Amino acid sequence: MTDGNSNLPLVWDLVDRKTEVFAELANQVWETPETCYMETESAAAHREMLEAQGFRITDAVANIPTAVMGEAGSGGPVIAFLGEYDALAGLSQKADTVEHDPLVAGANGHGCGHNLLGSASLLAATALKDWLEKTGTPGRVRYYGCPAEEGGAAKAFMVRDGAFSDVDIAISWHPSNFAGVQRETSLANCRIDFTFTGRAAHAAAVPELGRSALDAVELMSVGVNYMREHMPSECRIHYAVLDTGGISPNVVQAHAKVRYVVRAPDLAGLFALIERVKKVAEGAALMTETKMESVTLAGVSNLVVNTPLMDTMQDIWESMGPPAFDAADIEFAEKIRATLTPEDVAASWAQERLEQRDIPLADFVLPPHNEVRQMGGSTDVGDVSWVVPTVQAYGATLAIGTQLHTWQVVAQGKSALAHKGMASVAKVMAATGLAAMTSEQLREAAWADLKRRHKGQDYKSPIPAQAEPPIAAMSVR
Ligand SMILES: Nc1ccc(C(=O)N[C@@H](CCC(=O)O)C(=O)O)cc1
Repeated sequence: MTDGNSNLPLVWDLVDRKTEVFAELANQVWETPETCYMETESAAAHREMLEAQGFRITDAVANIPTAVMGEAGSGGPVIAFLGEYDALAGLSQKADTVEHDPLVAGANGHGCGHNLLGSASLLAATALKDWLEKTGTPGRVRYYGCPAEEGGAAKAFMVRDGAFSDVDIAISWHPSNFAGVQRETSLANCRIDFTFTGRAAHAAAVPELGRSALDAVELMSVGVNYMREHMPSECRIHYAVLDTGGISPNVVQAHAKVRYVVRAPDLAGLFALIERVKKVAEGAALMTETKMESVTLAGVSNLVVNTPLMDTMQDIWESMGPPAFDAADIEFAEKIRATLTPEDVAASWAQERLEQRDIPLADFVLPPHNEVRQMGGSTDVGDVSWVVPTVQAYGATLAIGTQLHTWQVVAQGKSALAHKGMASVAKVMAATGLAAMTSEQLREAAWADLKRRHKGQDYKSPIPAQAEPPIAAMSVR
């Protein structure tokens, strides 16, 4: 299956040679945590690295200022590595610490490990590029620096713009507790802003003249919360109030805005659920005599997994083994584990249907399984996976039990254990890319698998045709 087998030590050595510089890149991005479409410095750091490594640059992919693409090589198949570098709001935390201690109170932090994600993908792309050059093999390697994975759906906009239209195979990964192949599908979702407009009035003198937009937001969430009982259990709905209408209780709130994320296992289920949420919003407007406007900002599709690519990546992981953590890594991971609850730790093992063991760091590669499981989250890699056969690894960069979007992820983001996990997953991705580059049979099998999983359905973007990347909307604080 892995035709490039004899080449594996060579491409792994090419990763080893550059691991240090890419660990520095990951640290640099950790130090400038930027959220959704605001990743100016992080994208610039990736662009600089692409240039330094000799890639040809395309700036502002799909007209997104913080999306950057680098290509190297000529002719042959196109193998794409997908990277991310966006952070999360409110998760600032000092590095290598074992208690909650923000670096800057209230500031952003890399709570999903995307500082490592982008860097390892770019390292894998660089190693495969170096291998092409060394061996004089025709083929093109691309690195897509993709912003705004956390809710901005940048890859869905990039897909809509045709950025992946000539790609043969796409490869990515995500930081995790374990080392292995991602075999789960993810939830499709849409982000929708509901704006209510009422009428201001003196809340004591003439309350009967006021119509409260804030009431509408509250009634909408009451309605949605009742609806939860009557929706498929895999679906998710959550919301954040962006505008409460002001700080004066004695002024009837004339404007209010709430952002909803609606999720479902597939697009058909998603759109059906969205219609119901919109009816609840209309009902809230009717009850409060306010006006309601809804705008869909972004959306992502469910992931389509790919059996031939997952099998290839599994073989590579098994021939390589888990990252070689040392005593110091284990000691730090033990201290992180002491900050977690027993439920945190149990959840990580249960997610992988594994019997819990008393180890702080993964010392094995996740075994393969054939059922398609549902993961709780979403990712815009989903949209790429509908149009290009896509495979993703899990890299062991976190103490077992660490849950994403927590300070513990940020605390481990610059650690030696994270850098070891990142280097090992870069090797797996580079080797998977090499296998795809050198085996037409694998590429054909991967495309056949994608067509089979489509079941005759063509890809339909979850983003409304007229929507632009929600750069301004996402900078709302
Ligand atoms: N392998 C993973 C990929 C994505 C995520 C994740 O947390 N994604 C965000 C993305 C949100 C979005 O795409 O709208 C989420 O689900 O809230 C978690 C693990």
